[in-house]
Amino acid sequence: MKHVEVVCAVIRNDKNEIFCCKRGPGRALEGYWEFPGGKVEANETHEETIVREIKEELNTIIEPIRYVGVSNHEYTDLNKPFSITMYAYECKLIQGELELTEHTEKIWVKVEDLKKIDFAAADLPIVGMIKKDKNYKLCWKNEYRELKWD
Ligand SMILES: Nc1nc2c([nH]c(=O)n2[C@H]2C[C@H](O)[C@@H](COP(=O)(O)OP(=O)(O)OP(=O)(O)O)O2)c(=O)[nH]1
Repeated sequence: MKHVEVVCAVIRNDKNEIFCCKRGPGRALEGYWEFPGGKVEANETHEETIVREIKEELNTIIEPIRYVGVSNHEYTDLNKPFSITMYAYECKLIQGELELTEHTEKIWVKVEDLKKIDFAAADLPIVGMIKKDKNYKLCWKNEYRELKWD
């Protein structure tokens, strides 16, 4: 089964709401909600991946500030099954308005309401970690690489 390594951004506003967006047509898991992000490319650090993906997808500059956790999932019931390892980092907005260029919808969701959203299955453990605020580890700049394989 094909395996992908993905990094996603947990972006929080000052009302303790989390930014979520809906996957667009023609893509894997079309119509499901997700945390923005994408696949790690060769020789890229997680920090580089998340900064690049958020610039590409949302025309916005972010800075990863802490590691949230990792989720492993096998999408066995899709047309093209695959397995995923997805690392989530909480990120701070630096510049930009989170403009959609690939997704069809965006929404800010209160942490306590995240469970009501129809997330891609791999996201559910990350939702649980955000809700419990557990598994968070301080991850300032030079600690990223050491935490990469947690
Ligand atoms: N970005 C993101 N992808 C997720 C999440 N949950 C989840 O299962 N995925 C899956 C969907 C995709 O199969 C894969 C991410 O690939 P992608 O299509 O968003 O990333 P990409 O831009 O690097 O890919 P590509 O289409 O350019 O090849 O991970 C999530 O919360 N965020």
